[in-house]
Amino acid sequence: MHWITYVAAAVFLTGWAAYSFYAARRVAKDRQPPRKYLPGPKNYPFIGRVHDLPIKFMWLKFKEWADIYGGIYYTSMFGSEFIIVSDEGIAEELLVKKAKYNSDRPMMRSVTDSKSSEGGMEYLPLMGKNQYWARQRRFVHSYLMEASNAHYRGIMDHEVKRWLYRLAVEPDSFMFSLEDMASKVMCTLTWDDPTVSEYYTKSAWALLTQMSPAGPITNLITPLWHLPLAINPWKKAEKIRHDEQSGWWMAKYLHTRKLHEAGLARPSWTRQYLEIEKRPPLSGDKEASAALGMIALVGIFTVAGPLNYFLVSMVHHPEWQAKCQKEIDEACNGKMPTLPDSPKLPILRACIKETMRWRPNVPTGVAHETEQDDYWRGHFIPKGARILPLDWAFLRNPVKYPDPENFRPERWLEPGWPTYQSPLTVYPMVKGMSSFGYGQRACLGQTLTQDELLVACGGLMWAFDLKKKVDPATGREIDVPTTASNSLLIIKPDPFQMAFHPRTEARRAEILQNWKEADERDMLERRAFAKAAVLEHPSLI
Ligand code: HEM
Repeated sequence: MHWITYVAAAVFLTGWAAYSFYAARRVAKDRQPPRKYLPGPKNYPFIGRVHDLPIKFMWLKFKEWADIYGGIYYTSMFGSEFIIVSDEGIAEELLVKKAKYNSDRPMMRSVTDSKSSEGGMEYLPLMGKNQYWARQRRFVHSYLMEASNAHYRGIMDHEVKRWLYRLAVEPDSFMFSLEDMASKVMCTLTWDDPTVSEYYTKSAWALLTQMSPAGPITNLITPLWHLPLAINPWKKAEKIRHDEQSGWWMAKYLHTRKLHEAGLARPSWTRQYLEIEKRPPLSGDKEASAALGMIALVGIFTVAGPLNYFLVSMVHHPEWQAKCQKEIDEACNGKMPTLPDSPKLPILRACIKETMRWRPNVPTGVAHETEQDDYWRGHFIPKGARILPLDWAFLRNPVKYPDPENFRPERWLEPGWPTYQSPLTVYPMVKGMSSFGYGQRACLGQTLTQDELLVACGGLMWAFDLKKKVDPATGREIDVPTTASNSLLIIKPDPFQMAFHPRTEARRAEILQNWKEADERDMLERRAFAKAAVLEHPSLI
């Protein structure tokens, strides 16, 4: 046969195969029932529901719609599609059972390479479901577990003692010292350097603001992000923020390496990493400095949220304060509680957990992005949609949490409440709460949060009676608001005033003495370590 005949036959067969495939698909499509869509408020072309979705307290509007449209509904904003889930069972179905393709993250437009799709490798919680996320998640998980097994080397006890001392001597700056305590814990664990806590807290808030819908306008009106740099204030500001933060991470990392090489680095996560640098689980210095910096960063504003709200709930509920204090005094023989006391402190644990239920600090939940088209009970869920597990609504489900608007720690302590679990030596525990998210993206800091809250809130109850402050001019108590907060992704109460009365004069003396001893011991330990290093390496002198 002539070669032209072969070519003609091949063209004919390919065309015929393509036509048959197309025709078969059309027939299959025609036979499909029409798509069922999720309920939801009417969405207008392009803008969706931007006009009536407030930036402030967005979770309240989402909950309002949930009460109308049910446990799962659809809405959109400027082309971004949202599936709002307010039923915990549905969240489990979509984010745990279907985690395989519902565990990506949406792009945070105003954060530089938030998903690490361009190889940034910087923000684990924001990363897309890529190779960097997989290895950094394993890395962070193992470091947090080891630190917990080692009881965080006493760092939490040490920093809580410092905090109680600061509350006793300068009570009015309690919101600063509270956050600074959480920051010092993380900076010590990461670099053995509590002195950088204040700077780092600011850096942490800058990132949180940058990634929140209530942050730069470019998070909502995303096309603005693409304006040329010369006339784009948002991009310029983000470049400064990003470069400063990643430069600082690298500087801390390299400084610790220098100390380590000189034998002068005490234990920290960074030293732990440097010890295995020759067979690293990460790709090198850049990734390591960012992954370590990120663990430290996340642990600041997250833990500070429930701590702030614990103050609010206790000021409003002196009866529960008294119960916590009695429990601690009896179980700890008058000493400040530490982690091993936890099984003996169910009332304290119930008050902490109820605080997190009553005033969740990630009320909208953190979005997962879908990686393929899917159906939920016949309703279409498009690829690229953001599934929002609405924690505010989960924790206000009146069937699981009767009397949801009120602070009722007894729901965790008394049989008969739907959430009661025994034994009380173990339950209630905050680990596993819906607030920590779902499936493959579930929070890695649950144990650290639980432990730090126990030591910090236990210390507070041991040390102080928490009260409303009295206005000296009017003699009236100053109100402590229960709902005023910012509207970032992770929230905290707006600044408020309150009073910290040491429970007795003797307790005040003990608070001061505890810190004096801890501070001296810490200085001695640091000096002894440096001395031993010099003896081992005389060249250091
Ligand atoms: C009250 C305290 C905290 C709350 C409420 C909280 C909540 C959350 C939530 C909702 C997520 C997203 C889960 C999801 O997408 O389904 C998350 C992720 C994460 N959290 Fe936490 N968190 C807290 C404390 C911490 C702490 C103390 C650390 C570490 C020191 C931490 C580290 C992380 C990390 C690394 C991720 C990212 C996981 C991933 O994307 O794979 N968290 N957290």
